[in-house]
Amino acid sequence: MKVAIASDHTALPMKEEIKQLFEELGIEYVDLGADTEERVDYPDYALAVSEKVVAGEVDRGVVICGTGIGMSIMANKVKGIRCALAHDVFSAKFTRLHNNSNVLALGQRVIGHGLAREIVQVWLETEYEGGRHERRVVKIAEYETKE
Ligand SMILES: O=C(CO)[C@H](O)[C@H](O)[C@H](O)COP(=O)(O)O
Repeated sequence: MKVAIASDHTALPMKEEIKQLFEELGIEYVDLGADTEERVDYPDYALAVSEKVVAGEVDRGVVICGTGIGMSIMANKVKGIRCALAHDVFSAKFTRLHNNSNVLALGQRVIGHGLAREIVQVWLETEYEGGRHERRVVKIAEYETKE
């Protein structure tokens, strides 16, 4: 699996922590910034990750800002992205099982690094269940094809 990760200026420490987790798990990743604490705009980074996911250049994306909310709003504007803002392990697991989420949003200012690591690991390791959930995910995709 290959993952794209990005954060805004508020979330560099959590991005580094999650990159360390990727290394430990042997997961290939690409870091799309930000690289410094200079103020940047989270939509640019959410789009960078999301466009790589829909292009098939990576399998999944992780986006981190202060709350995770701005990143998740922007990512979910990209057709084909199902971004889940998850700050607990249960939600991280079930958004993979039921929603087949392909981008995970986290908030540096909301949870600690230890919990963020657990959330990312379960999100990466949980497979989509399909079955009855596919009908619902297809409805989301169908809506995206409307003008
Ligand atoms: O959480 C966020 C968006 O949902 C962002 O990370 C920031 O908290 C927000 O954009 C504030 O940025 P600031 O210019 O550093 O105040």
